[in-house]
Amino acid sequence: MMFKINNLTYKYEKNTSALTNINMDFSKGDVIGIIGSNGSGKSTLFMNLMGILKPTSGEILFNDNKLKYDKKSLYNLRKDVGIVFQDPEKQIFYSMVYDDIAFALRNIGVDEDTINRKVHEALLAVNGIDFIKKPVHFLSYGQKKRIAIASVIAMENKIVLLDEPTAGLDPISTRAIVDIINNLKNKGIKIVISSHDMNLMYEICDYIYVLNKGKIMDEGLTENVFVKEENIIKAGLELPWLVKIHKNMKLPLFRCEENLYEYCEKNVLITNN
Ligand SMILES: Nc1ncnc2c1ncn2[C@@H]1O[C@H](COP(=O)(O)OP(=O)(O)OP(=O)(O)O)[C@@H](O)[C@H]1O
Repeated sequence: MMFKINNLTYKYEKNTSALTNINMDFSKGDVIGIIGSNGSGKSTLFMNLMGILKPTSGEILFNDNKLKYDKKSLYNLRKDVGIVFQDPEKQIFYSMVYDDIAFALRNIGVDEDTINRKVHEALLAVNGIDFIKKPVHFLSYGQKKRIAIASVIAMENKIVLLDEPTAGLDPISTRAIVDIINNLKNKGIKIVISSHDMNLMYEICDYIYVLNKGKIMDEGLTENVFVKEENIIKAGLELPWLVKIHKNMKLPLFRCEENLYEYCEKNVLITNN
């Protein structure tokens, strides 16, 4: 189950490209990160992958087949590929939380008992079981976002695209999203994620594409991409704090907070008082 993008260019208007000559291969990692400043083309890329937008030129291959845009092909694509849009309002169609999550499952003919179980499981996973009987418009932005993520979890897609999944979420909900992403990854689900939170991206992604004004400015394994400070700054982004510590304090490069503490304890940089 894989996307490959060859020379994708997308133009909303005649003379300006939102994406220019993009080449990507999502077999390069389990959790693929797309980073770039506002307007760099991340959402446009996701909409091309979902078949919502059609490339102006170039091609998108899914399982070695060129994406097709008739109803049946898109229906099949969306059984395998789920998306959580940046704006949860774009994603929520039904007035009741339960029906909203159940909708896509009903659409593919899942029986009501199974739907009931999946809706419960998905809401538990996003820490939102209390919302199950609520009308969607009673919920806050962050709560709606969690419902949108629950819908994708319930669908058990093979690839999940997450466009800014933690924007507007409080720290507890953000941690919950990290756990969800790790759970999906452990189930063998491929994640493609965009976020402005470089600490989050550094923690969860294993392969990164850097977008700048619609072009790929750099790509590579997460730790290799994030140590190139000049590139990251040029792309309008900032270094993750663990990379800053590595650069400014001449400490080794740690991939997670715990490793830093272990190192400090071993090297008696932390005293027990
Ligand atoms: N509907 C549209 N019509 C015309 N231009 C658009 C449209 N949507 C986006 N663009 C332009 O395409 C470019 C890429 O936008 P896109 O939304 O993909 O960026 P992004 O990286 O997702 O940004 P953000 O971080 O702000 O979400 C921008 O220059 C934007 O102005």
